[in-house]
Amino acid sequence: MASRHRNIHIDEDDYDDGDDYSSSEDDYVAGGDDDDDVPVKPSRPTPPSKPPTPAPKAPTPPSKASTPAPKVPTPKPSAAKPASKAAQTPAKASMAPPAASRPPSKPATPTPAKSTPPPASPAVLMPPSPAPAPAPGKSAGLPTSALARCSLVEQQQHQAAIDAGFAPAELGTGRAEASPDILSGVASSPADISPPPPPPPTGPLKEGVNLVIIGHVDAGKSTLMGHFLYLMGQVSQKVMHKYEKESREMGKGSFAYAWVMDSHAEERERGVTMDVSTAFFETANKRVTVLDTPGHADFVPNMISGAAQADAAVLVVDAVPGAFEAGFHSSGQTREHALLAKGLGVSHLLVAVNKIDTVPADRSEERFKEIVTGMRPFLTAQVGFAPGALQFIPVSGLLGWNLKEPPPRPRPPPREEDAEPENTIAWYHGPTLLQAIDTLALARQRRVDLPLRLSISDVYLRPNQPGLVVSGRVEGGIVRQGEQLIAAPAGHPATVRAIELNERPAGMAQCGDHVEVVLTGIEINRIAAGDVLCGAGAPPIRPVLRFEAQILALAVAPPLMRGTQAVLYVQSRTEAVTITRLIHTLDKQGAPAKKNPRLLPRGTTALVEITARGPICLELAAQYRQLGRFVLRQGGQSVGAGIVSKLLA
Ligand SMILES: Nc1nc2c(ncn2[C@@H]2O[C@H](COP(=O)(O)OP(=O)(O)OP(=O)(O)O)[C@@H](O)[C@H]2O)c(=O)[nH]1
Repeated sequence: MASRHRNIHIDEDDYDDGDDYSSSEDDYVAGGDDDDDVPVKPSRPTPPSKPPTPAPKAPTPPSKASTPAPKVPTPKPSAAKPASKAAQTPAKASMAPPAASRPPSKPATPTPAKSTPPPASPAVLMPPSPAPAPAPGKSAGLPTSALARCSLVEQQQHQAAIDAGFAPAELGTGRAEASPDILSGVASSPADISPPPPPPPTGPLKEGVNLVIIGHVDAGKSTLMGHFLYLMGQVSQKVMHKYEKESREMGKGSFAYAWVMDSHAEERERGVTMDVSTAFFETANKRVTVLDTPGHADFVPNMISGAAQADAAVLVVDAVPGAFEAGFHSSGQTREHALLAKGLGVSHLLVAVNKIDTVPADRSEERFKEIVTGMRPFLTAQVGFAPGALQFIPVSGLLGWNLKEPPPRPRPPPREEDAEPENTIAWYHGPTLLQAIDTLALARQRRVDLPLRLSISDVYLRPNQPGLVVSGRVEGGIVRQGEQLIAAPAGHPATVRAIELNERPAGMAQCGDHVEVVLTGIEINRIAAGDVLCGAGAPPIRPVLRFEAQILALAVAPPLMRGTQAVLYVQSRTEAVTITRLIHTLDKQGAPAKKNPRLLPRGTTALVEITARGPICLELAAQYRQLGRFVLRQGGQSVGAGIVSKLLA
């Protein structure tokens, strides 16, 4: 099933509507033990890419109660064929199921119970608690302190930031975690190199889309995507039955589809997504990498890392009366996720109006329209999505309505026990989610002309395979098999042994692709999530300490001002920063307005100078779109989102 990457989590707070500051931009094997007939990605015995996660600070999200659920039909075999690699191979190693197949980069680190208040001490510096025993085929995770594997400079920066009052949870080292075993020599060396994998298949590649699933807690994101993957043949019937049985035994029967995405034991027990999981499917015209993100406010940083890699988003909202309103309230994550996604470069939004099965047939159209009418002005005028880049679809993730196909037309049931849940959306004749994804007109510029930049979201080893694997996104240029690379900012060299594009070997990958690259000649402790790979022969990225950026102020109180300290999130990297100059505000047209303002009230757009505590790999947003987009957070709140306009020093 879905694989994982980093996991960080801190508190969140609310803020209100933003401004159109960016509208110019157009562990194991999660499937469980039985996933032998699931398309499974090679399992990653590797460490989380982030340090142990401290407890969230916010009051805990309660374990979820199920939404009033109608009778859930027993999963039927999908009309679609099982995914190519799915039901065919008993070996996990070459498969790629959604949630189940790879160890999350962090899953083995037991995430503190959401109800537990955070430790006052810098939890990130403490050794993680003992990892739970891994299920067969799952990674046991890492017993080693994250900081122990950081460079001295990183440790100093980290400590300095903590001394300066930053929550440790917000200060990711970006350093991939590695177990002592891994560090003691399993990492790649030229001598380990076995014959390279078979050549990539020929034929034109479909357009790649990185699709992030976002929305308020409990809106049904994981259920929707898990069911979608099942219907797309990416999860076998056998595995689905297993999840149904096990989730029922745990008293969480309504979460069976969510288990496809939520692979970590704690997520399943609590019914709460904590980490980002990735999965893959193909439509007629697209290769889609899905990034399912957590909805709870404590885990917004994880959502940011998923959204930072995405081109398009599915924003899931809950149609249940009262639930939509709670998510769309100023303190809900519906608004915040939409703002952050747009700020991080997501250009297209599909709003899935979920749980529509719970609204009676005679009120469902009215409810759907009410939600569309409530959200559209916010998403266009305030967040900045182009009207043509926005679609609303009524769905039921639980029942599968309008995911791959519309719900069955109403018909009299032959027997009470065979009755299908009533189709309450017979009035809807628009596209299904699948059709909407397949026809996304991203109109992206693939900047293959630029020097290579591949931002790394995860680093891990595969058992019995030479080299280490980095996953991430090509932000610009092209990466080719056999190429010599440099991992910035440290500058360690590496060689591309193999490239995998949506689980298939590929000779190259280009700007916009979400890839897995097998590297040799570099040890795992030399490279980390948040690093950027550049071509050895081309101009490398220049880590900077100071830069100018156009930011949208989101802070409620106190407002942003000179001297405001925050944590900057760019791709999978975090760094402590200070706003060192407020140069001028910008008007609605983006022209300079007030010079040297003293404060930036919420909703203000301004040009500012930012100084980082440590060197950070950034690029101009105009060139490398997502390497120049960032979010600023402070004390668990998103206080700003911005785009880099000038690199200074
Ligand atoms: N009736 C009904 N219930 C649903 C539907 N989709 C999800 N649910 C239920 O809503 C609850 C939460 O679902 P999840 O998929 O875990 O929600 P989520 O948005 O992924 O949660 P987080 O990632 O933790 O924010 C579960 O009990 C689901 O069964 C739906 O379409 N109809």
